[in-house]
Amino acid sequence: MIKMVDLHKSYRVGTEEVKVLKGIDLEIKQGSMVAIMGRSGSGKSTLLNIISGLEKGNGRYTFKDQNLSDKSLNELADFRRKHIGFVLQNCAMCDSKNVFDNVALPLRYGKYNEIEIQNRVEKALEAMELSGTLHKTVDMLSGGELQRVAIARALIHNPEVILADEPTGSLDEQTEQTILSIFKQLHREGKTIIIVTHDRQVADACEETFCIRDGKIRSD
Ligand SMILES: Nc1ncnc2c1ncn2[C@@H]1O[C@H](COP(=O)(O)OP(=O)(O)OP(=O)(O)O)[C@@H](O)[C@H]1O
Repeated sequence: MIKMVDLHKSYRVGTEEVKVLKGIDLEIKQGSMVAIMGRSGSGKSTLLNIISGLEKGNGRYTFKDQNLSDKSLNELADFRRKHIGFVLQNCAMCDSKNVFDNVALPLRYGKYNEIEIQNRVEKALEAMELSGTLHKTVDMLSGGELQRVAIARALIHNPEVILADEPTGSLDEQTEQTILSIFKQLHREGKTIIIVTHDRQVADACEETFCIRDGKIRSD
């Protein structure tokens, strides 16, 4: 489903070019659940951003035989809205808005009417056992609740692929297990799940682990 061949990514910092990804070869099958590991600064988030189309790399990137390498960032934004759900490290929630509005956000960029939005958001929150939080502002939620809101929001437009950047990073053991079991359930339902993690237990719950070392993928 996702295939990268000899993918490179550099950043310019002042006059210096910093090479982060130095020839990534990666294949992720549809419906699989995989982990991406690597030391801090090794390029995990960068890789996730390229998979989602938030950033562009140099090299070949295909998604279901669609060549994304030549697409503009605008075209990649369309691709992302259609196919990708992103669960971000810091949840990227708007603190002053309530749970409903945060989860509804991706739908407000689409062609959904208010009734459709309401139905979808209520269903998504119910699936995450969050119906009681609908009108709470997100700054009132626990870490685990917040992460489930982030997952509900990532799922709201029914994407095929879920990308999660350190989804259990700041959670206690029991909450981590709850979040992991949600990802496993989504995987059983056929979603492709890609999780960036430092946590061996999270990686062990996945079918395959890819490690980034020296800018390349090493299968674990
Ligand atoms: N927009 C940018 N401009 C310049 N350098 C960047 C940019 N984004 C990332 N980098 C650099 O690229 C390298 C890889 O960053 P990235 O966030 O992908 O690492 P990571 O493996 O996800 O790290 P962590 O585990 O600490 O989150 C780092 O050295 C970072 O400073």
